Amino acid sequence: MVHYADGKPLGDLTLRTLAMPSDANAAGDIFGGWVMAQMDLACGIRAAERAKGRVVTAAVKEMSFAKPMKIGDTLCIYTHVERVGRTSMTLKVEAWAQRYLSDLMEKVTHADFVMVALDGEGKPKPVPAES
Ligand SMILES: CC(=O)SCCNC(=O)CCNC(=O)[C@H](O)C(C)(C)COP(=O)(O)OP(=O)(O)OC[C@H]1O[C@@H](n2cnc3c(N)ncnc32)[C@H](O)[C@@H]1OP(=O)(O)O
Repeated sequence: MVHYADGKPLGDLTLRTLAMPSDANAAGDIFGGWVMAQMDLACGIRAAERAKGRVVTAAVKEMSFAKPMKIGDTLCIYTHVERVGRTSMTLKVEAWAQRYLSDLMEKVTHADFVMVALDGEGKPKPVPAES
């Protein structure tokens, strides 16, 4: 049973992975770019499911790094589809760290991602109605 230090995560758990030494700087802090890449992957999964097809990242907005992520922490990415436009989807994304060998979960990063549904030629296409 995990203990959430910063309220409860928003959305669904979409991706979990382990922060390894190769993802860190010399001080043992995980690179922000690595966390962003995992958030992008999670958005790709969630948005493709919603769009029932290929998607691309159009924009990343208001990303804040609140707490450091350390080697050995488990990164847990939660996504929530906040808005569906014509061809775009806006996702609220939260990155939480389950601290190394503990049940403590802390929110480390959050951002809004805009994902766009694409057709086979890479052009924006309408997001289908939710089934
Ligand atoms: C550079 C890189 O490699 S980044 C890595 C991954 N990302 C990419 O490669 C994306 C590169 N960009 C693109 O392919 C294009 O700009 C696209 C597909 C995102 C958008 O194509 P456009 O021809 O500009 O399409 P269009 O103007 O119709 O916009 C499509 C939708 O995206 C939204 N959108 C596009 N850019 C943004 C933005 N910067 N912020 C918010 N929404 C945006 C539009 O509002 C529109 O939404 P809607 O249909 O729900 O109203």
